[in-house]
Amino acid sequence: MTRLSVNINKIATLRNSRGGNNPDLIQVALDCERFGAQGITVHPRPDERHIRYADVYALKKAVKTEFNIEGNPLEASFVELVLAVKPEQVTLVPDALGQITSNHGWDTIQHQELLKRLIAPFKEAGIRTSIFVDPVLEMVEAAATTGTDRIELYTEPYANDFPTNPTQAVAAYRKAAFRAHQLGLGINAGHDLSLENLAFFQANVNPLDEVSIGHALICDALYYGLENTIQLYRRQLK
Ligand SMILES: CC(=O)[C@@H](O)[C@H](O)COP(=O)(O)O
Ligand SMILES: NCC(=O)COP(=O)(O)O
Repeated sequence: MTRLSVNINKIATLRNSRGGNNPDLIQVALDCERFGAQGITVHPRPDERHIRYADVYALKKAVKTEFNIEGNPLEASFVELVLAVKPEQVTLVPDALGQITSNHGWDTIQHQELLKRLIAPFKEAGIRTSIFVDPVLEMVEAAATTGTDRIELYTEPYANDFPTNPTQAVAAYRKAAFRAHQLGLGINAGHDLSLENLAFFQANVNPLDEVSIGHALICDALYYGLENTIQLYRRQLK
C-alpha cells in the first residue's frame, strides 16, 4: 500500500503572509492526520519562506504519523535540525538557495562519495534516509551505493507530460522503480502529483512506498475542503 504524506509547506506560506498564526500550522498538521494523512512532510528552506525551523521542533512534538523532513544536507543548519528532531525520515534534496522550488534530483554518480558522507550521520541516528533523484537508471544505480534506504523519484516531468501522453510520461518511472526495487531501495515519489495524475502513476510504478504531496493538494482543498481532499487523494491510492 502506498502511503500519503501531506506536505504542509503552503499552509506555512499562507500563515506567514500576514505575520500571525492563522492558519495554525500545528493544528492543520493534526487535522491532516485525523483526516487520513499517513505522514506529514515539511521542507524548511534556509530563507524560511514558509516552514520555519521553529515549526519543525513544534511539529515533532505533535505529529503522530510519520514525520518527513526535506532539505539540502549541504546546509549545516539543516543537518543540525534533523539530528536534533530525529524524524522518521529525512529526504535529501539538492536545492540551491534561490530556487523557487525543487526542480532536479541529485547527480548520484558525481556526488556518490559526498552522499555517502552526508547520509551516514542520519542513519547512525536511526533516521530513514531518502534521496531525491530523477528517473534515470544510472542515477538510481549509483544511489544504491550511497547507503540510502530509499529514493524519492522527482515527478514534475511526469506531471508535465501526463496530460498529452500518460504512458510515455510514466515509462521512465516504471523502469526506475523496477531497478530500484531490484537493488533493495525503498521508493518514494513527489513533486506536482495531483488528483489528475496520481492514480495512473501508482498503477504503473511499483512498488511505491510513499508519495508526498503538497501544492496541488492544498490548492484542491480550497475548493473541496481539506478533509474531503485528503480522502480523495487516499482513494487514488487504493
Ligand atoms: C522536494 C519537493 O519536490 C517538494 O517537496 C518541495 O518541498 C517543494 O518545495 P516548495 O513547497 O518550497 O515548492
Ligand atoms: N517531495 C514532494 C513534496 O513533498 C511535495 O511536492 P509538491 O506536491 O508540493 O509539488
